[in-house]
Amino acid sequence: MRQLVRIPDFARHSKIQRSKGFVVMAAAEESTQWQMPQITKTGPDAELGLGHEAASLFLLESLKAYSPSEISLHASQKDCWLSIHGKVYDVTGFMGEHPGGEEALLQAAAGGDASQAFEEVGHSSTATAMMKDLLIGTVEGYSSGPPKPFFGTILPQQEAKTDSSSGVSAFLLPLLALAVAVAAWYYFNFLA
Ligand code: HEM
Repeated sequence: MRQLVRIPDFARHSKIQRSKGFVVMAAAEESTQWQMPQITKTGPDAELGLGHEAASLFLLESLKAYSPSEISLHASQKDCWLSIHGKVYDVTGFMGEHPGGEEALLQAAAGGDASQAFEEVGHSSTATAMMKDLLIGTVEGYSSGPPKPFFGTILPQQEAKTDSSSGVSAFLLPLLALAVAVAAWYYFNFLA
């Protein structure tokens, strides 16, 4: 069974270095049974054993976060960055090798977020695998998934709850009024 590594523990037991824009991970000699992922290879394509998910999360967190405006400054042939699904890729050295040509990458860089352009081409798993070597950072403030509901929004479950509780009060109120009427009638007829 796979076990997750607690990130702070992993941080304490490992050494992270930056080299040529890549994050190089070096495993410490010290290792406890479940806390330490087995890193069989260092470098951007490090092979991780136990705790793979947490370790790669840590790897991602250790990458620098760039603001979209900072990323947009790197959109030339000599210095080209792409932001795809919240990650930043330095494709400068890859432009000459890109099967889709330099121009496609330059245009994508100039257009801001290149996620849609990248997906529309229908890149293969080979292309996705190549991206790991080009990864240099994350996009600041990027959030995937559906937008969170803002304060005050009534969720469908809450709406349903409100409806059913108002149904109960609609039944109880006349009953209460009837009880008060009976009590008043009894008081005036027998006690007053
Ligand atoms: C880091 C980012 C990227 C990598 C590593 C990459 C890699 C590749 C690779 C390996 C191929 C060959 C086909 C395949 O294996 O899918 C390819 C084709 C192509 N790519 Fe990219 N690509 C990247 C980003 C982009 C972006 C942002 C665009 C923008 C439109 C783009 C446009 C194309 C086009 C037009 C082709 C040719 C498709 C064809 O002729 O069938 N690529 N890319």
